[in-house]
Amino acid sequence: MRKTIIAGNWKMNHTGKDAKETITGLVGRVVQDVKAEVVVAPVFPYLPMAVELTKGTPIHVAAQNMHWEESGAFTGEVSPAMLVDIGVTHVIIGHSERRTYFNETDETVNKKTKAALAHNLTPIVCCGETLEQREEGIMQPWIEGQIEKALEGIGADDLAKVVIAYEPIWAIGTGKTATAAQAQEVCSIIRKKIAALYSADVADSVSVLYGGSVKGGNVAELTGSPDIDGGLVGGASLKVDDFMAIIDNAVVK
Ligand SMILES: O=C(CO)COP(=O)(O)O
Repeated sequence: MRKTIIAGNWKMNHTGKDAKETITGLVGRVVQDVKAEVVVAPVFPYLPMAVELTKGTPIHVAAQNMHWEESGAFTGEVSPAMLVDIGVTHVIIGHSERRTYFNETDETVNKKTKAALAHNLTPIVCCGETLEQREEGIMQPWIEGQIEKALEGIGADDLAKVVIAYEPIWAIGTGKTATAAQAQEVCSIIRKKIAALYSADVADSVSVLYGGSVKGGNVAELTGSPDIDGGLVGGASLKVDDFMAIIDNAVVK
């Protein structure tokens, strides 16, 4: 059965003191038998601290990005082995902000997803359409194309370890949440695409998250939808109370 996952993407927020306070606050409040898998993704410099503070707790630590190569002349980059070495277990790949501001492409997303799997890191692979694409009526082929290209060459056994996050670009940081019906529609499109590429069983084992203005007040309706298995949370993951409200109200199916 697939997992429900609540992952907090801090983006480029929180310096050391705030990062420490936030993680310590979560550690004090996320109960040992929490039903959802809880993940936090601070910026690179605080990953070791996050790993240290969450040891022995149910909270997992994710990086927000990585390179696909093992090592070498790639100034400013971090490799999968380095993340594993410090105890990171998850990695966000292909967030729309990375695609928009840092020229990530479906091809690099595919390389990073394969590299994450090769290192036993759980890749949280992001996809999503712009408002223009939605209004033009090309949302479905766009999403299906992103999924197909992200997963190209990845075997069925590995796919069960992949997490997909649907984040409509128009709902990120805008306060505009996709309605549960809109989010469910696209998460179902994603699952059907995976079923077509692999099998219904494989598709059923993949967690598909929704991201875009997720809050304590809307997470129950979103995660209550049949194909939405959790949330990738930006702004509301920065404050302990807000993130806890999401963890506590998420529906674990
Ligand atoms: O981009 C997001 C998470 O990766 C969503 O951000 P917000 O929750 O701030 O809309």
